[in-house]
Amino acid sequence: MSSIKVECIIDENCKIGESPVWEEKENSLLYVDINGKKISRWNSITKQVQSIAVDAPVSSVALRKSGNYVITLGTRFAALKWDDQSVTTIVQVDKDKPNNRFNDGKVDPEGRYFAGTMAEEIRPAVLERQQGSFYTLFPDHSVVKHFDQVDISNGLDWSLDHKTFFYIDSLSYSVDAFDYDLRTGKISNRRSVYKLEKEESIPDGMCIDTEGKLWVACYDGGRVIRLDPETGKRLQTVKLPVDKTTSCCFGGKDYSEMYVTSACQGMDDKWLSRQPQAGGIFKVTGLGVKGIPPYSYAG
Ligand SMILES: O=C(O)[C@H](O)[C@@H](O)[C@H](O)[C@H](O)CO
Ligand SMILES: [Zn+2]
Repeated sequence: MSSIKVECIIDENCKIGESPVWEEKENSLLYVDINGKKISRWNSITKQVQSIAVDAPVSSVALRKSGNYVITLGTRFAALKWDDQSVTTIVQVDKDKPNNRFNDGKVDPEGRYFAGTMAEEIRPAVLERQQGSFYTLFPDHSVVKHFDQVDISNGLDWSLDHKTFFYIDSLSYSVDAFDYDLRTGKISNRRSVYKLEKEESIPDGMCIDTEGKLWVACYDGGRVIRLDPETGKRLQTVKLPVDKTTSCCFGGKDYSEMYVTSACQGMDDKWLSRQPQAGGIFKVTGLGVKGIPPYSYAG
């Protein structure tokens, strides 16, 4: 039996830490603070964090094949150059919905950037319902809308054979699966593979491991859970010392470590004094399972 260790590696109070992504070439973890409006990069060797401030909520970051990064910023897909901190809009969505912003996003195995939108929250999980949509940015910079009526577009990933796409709309309290056509990027045949239990609270970010099992961060649940999407069973629960766990990814040597982001927005002083690491970034080791490298945007 491996012994699981959880440590806070970046002791900062992100308002909403999100979108952890391992960048092997830099030995670094990328992440965003959505309402803190910044993208950060933690170097695992020097332990230094570099951050870039932006002018709108930034909800996800992804690698780009040509180097540098792509981000979802407000309702825009944008390109980010680290060295000169320049941000260039690629395309805007939801132009008729000024109160919307993007939320979680990730790149598929063919280099397409998937991300969904939501209405701005009044407070955590309180917002105008069904305002969001789910989109793909293709490498040629065209955008396709897959569906609308989304409450809080959130975690996403693809099965190891690339035939299934997993997706979370947080307020459905469900982890869903779609058939995935890798050739076209189309999704179809939506169904639920896991319904969260009450104490697991709200499903947020998600990633897959090399055994094809899903890891889901539970917002207000203070945990990540490991699910078998074939059987619909929960296999494991890993608790963290903060309630607002938002997302997870694998990284580090051979992708054997898990990185978990968290939030502190919406916590009062009493709650914060009990959980001073709220908003920090955590590393989980000893899980005995590995992840897969992130894909890079091909455009
Ligand atoms: O982390 C995210 O994905 C959202 O941007 C957050 O706002 C939470 O998911 C939400 O508050 C949970 O309900
Ligand atoms: Zn999220």
